[in-house]
Amino acid sequence: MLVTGIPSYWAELGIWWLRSGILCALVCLILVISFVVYFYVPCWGVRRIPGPPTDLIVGHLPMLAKSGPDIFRALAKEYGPVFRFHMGRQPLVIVAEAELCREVGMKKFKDIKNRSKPFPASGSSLHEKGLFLTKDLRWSSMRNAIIPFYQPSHLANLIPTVQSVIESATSNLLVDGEEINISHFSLKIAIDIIGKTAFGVAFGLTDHHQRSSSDSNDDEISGFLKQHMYSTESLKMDLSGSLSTIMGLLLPILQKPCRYILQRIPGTTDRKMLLMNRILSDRIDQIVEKRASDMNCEAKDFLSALLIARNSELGKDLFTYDYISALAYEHLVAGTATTAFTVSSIVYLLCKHPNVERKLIEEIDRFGPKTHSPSADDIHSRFPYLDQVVKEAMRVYTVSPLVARETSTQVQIGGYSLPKGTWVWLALGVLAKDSGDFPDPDVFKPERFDPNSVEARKRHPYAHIPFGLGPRTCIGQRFALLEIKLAIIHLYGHYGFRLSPKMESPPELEYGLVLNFKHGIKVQPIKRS
Ligand code: HEM
Repeated sequence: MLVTGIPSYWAELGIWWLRSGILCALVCLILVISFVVYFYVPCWGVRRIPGPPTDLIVGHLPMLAKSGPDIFRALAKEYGPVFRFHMGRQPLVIVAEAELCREVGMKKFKDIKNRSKPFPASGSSLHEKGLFLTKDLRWSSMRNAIIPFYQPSHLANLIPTVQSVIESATSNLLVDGEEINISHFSLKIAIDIIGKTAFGVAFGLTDHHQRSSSDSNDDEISGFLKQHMYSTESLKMDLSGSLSTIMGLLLPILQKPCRYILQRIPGTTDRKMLLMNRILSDRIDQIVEKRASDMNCEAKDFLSALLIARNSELGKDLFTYDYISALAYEHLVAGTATTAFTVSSIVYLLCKHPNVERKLIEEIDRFGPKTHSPSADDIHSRFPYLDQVVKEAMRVYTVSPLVARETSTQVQIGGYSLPKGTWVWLALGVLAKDSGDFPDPDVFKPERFDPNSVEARKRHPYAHIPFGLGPRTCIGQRFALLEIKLAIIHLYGHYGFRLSPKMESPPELEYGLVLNFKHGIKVQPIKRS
């Protein structure tokens, strides 16, 4: 028995090993197949669209991290006006031609009216309940209700407020010959303008006297703004954000649990973001509550307009306090870094092109004495060259190089059938550098926007769309242009600017929610006599 028992023991052990091995191999196979299916399912519907070879898991993110948004220009050249780009696991269909952008943004708007949610913003109510990310009926009802606030008649009333912030910043923060980072300077102006026009609050960043009076309000405000800056800067699009954001790009299924765990671990970026967002939300809620309790119907700021709209039958359901807070906060996110970047890019380009600066200053001087502030009509009719300079600067440095949209049903674009839920992103930055519409696209030449020039007349009407297009276009466009033009008129009425020797050339760019100069633009203001 003993003699025959040994081989049967080994045989049984062998069978057990074999079975376990097969089971392990099967589990591994299932895991590998699920993994591959999980990664390839989103790509399946758009597999026919051309694009560069994709790295598993990270997709094309390393390209974006290395080259910034310029990579889309190179890819459009290689793969054509509709191509695939993988943000980690998520494929984007990039549309990089004016006529096709018109198709997405206007002709087929009803099928592509929502935005895909960028991973960094997901999970934050403050970011999700603004106009930018709300969807369908809620979006259109909110947009219709607040659009009157951005009409020319209302904006004209805001000019004195905007002008006073710009004047205060120029007289308090600029010193003849003393180097200044104009990016920080214009961000302070933009934040103070939004403070007054959106919240009815004086942040006081451009007002020396108020800041040196060191009342407790001062610390409150700077704390609030620090949190705002932190919250915005943490929203990175490449691989440099928080761990849960990176997870959202690579393995979205694990983003929520990963964020839940990381938010409980001291020292992690996710925890810091959670705490900052919580404090920020509380502060904004306090501002909203305070304004609601001492409502002044005469006030012209955006927050008052929302609180008044809340009194209507429709407004009660639409503008609950969480949405009001998000909409007001959205102004700080959407309306500060964008305008500040544009003002500093204009100053930079004028430093590089003294002949353009001279021509612009001549136009400003022709308007009248420095103390004479332009009205909305003056800005429209008396500064045609300024208009060209602003447009050209926004073309050279497109602050939002990509605009996010998402299909809500199957739709045909550029000969490709895109299934429901496809992320379609418009590459405004690529359009702006198309040599067909803008010959010598890398040259700064404001005259190309002279409406009588051959170049302007030949151009596609949607080639230059830095504010997007169609019913979902930037709601703050008129306000932004008003602010940028008033700032440039006032600055160049009083100063000329020279680049600091410390300024790198070309300026380094970074890409967060919008484009930014990594180290800012350092200049010396020279007082004009
Ligand atoms: C230079 C300044 C600015 C630029 C270049 C800019 C650019 C843009 C772009 C490209 C979009 C997406 C449009 C689309 O999908 O077609 C957008 C949307 C938006 N912008 Fe601006 N923006 C600027 C300033 C502002 C300001 C000052 C505000 C607010 C006061 C603002 C508020 C918004 C909002 C709320 C949206 C979302 C609109 C919606 O989804 O209905 N922006 N902006």
